[in-house]
Amino acid sequence: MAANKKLLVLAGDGIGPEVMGEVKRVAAWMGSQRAVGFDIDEALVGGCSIDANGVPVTDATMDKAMTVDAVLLGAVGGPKWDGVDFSIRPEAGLLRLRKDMELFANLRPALVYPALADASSLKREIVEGLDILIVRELTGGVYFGEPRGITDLGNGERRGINTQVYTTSEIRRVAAVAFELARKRGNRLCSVEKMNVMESGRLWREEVTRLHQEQYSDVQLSHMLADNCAMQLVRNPKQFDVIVTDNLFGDMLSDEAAMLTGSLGMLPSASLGAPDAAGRRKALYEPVHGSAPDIAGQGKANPIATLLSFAMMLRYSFDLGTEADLIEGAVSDVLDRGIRTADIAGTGAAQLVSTGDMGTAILEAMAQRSR
Ligand SMILES: NC(=O)c1ccc[n+]([C@@H]2O[C@H](COP(=O)([O-])OP(=O)(O)OC[C@H]3O[C@@H](n4cnc5c(N)ncnc54)[C@H](O)[C@@H]3O)[C@@H](O)[C@H]2O)c1
Ligand SMILES: CC(C)[C@H](C(=O)O)[C@@H](O)C(=O)O
Ligand SMILES: [Mg+2]
Repeated sequence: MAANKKLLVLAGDGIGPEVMGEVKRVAAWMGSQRAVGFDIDEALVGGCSIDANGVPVTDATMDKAMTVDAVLLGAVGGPKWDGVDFSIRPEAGLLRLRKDMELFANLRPALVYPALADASSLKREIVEGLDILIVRELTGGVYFGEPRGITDLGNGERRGINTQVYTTSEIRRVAAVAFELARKRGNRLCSVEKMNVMESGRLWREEVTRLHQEQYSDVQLSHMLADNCAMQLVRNPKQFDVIVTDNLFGDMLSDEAAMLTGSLGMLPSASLGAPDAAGRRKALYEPVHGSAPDIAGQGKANPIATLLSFAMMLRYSFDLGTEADLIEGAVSDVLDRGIRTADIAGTGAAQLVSTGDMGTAILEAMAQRSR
């Protein structure tokens, strides 16, 4: 039997521990029923780490994240920590993980499950059959650019500064990931920036175009300004296959894409680094949603985004496509039966369930499928 995979679970704040609880059940099931074993270590990130350690992620947790086979994260943040110093806010823990692990490519697939075509706030015909992938640059841009900060101008005014910065290599490495993924899907890539306003957007378009000519001319490449892309995503989202964009535009466009699928509670993500000499990538898997303070502690959270993130881990970090298919298929079965958490209740809900009951229904469907 293969050695157990080493995972670091960082459940975080708010609904993070609730949705991660369902992932732990699925991981245990995989060990007992499919001989895919996991050694799970757990640590704190975000507000809970601030409470316990005074920082949103400790050096010891960072060391663990650097050495495991994959990291799973729930969500960080919440109003309880609104008053902490900006440098140690909960979100800074997640940003440090992404930056120090060099997870530059964030894959955010938005897929409309057939049973949920009516759960979207858009019309069925607009979203039915949708299957797009947003590749978001994750370690650069305005999230990390220098200079940054708030300065006192001394005349009663203050100035807040963030800097949008991209280099050639940062653009090319994430674009290469997107081109490769497009080749495995519909072979179409749309690169999104604002080259009409920003020099960094101009460089982005030039570098993506150059890389296309050099190495990926078989892929159909198009370019779009980010504001237009936001509009096109709700006008006609099925025109897209793979979208590649920067850190901030990717953050916003992926929340928008989530609503095409019915709920933010449906969107998983994989954050990947470059492969090492042995072909292994550092990786962190997390739902696109946050800690949802408005529903935390009530058993209302949809665990599907986090379970699908676990499925992405099986596929991308461990090449366990069959096991990933099993989870994704079970999610589809459960939705077909009309089992819904409140966020995806829509019009087709036959049974409104809690976080835990959704997990149980998915586990049962996995068991049925593997019989
Ligand atoms: N990756 C992360 O850890 C992450 C991502 C986004 C936001 N955040 C943080 O989360 C906190 C809250 O942010 P927000 O309210 O803007 O965004 P959010 O994603 O937490 O919630 C937005 C809305 O979506 C709903 N929602 C989100 N996930 C859901 C789920 N699984 N099931 C059902 N409904 C769900 C919430 O109830 C809320 O109404 C902030 O501190 C923010 O920084 C963290
Ligand atoms: C919590 C926050 C730092 C994060 C981001 O902006 O990247 C979140 O919104 C996301 O989409 O993962
Ligand atoms: Mg976001």
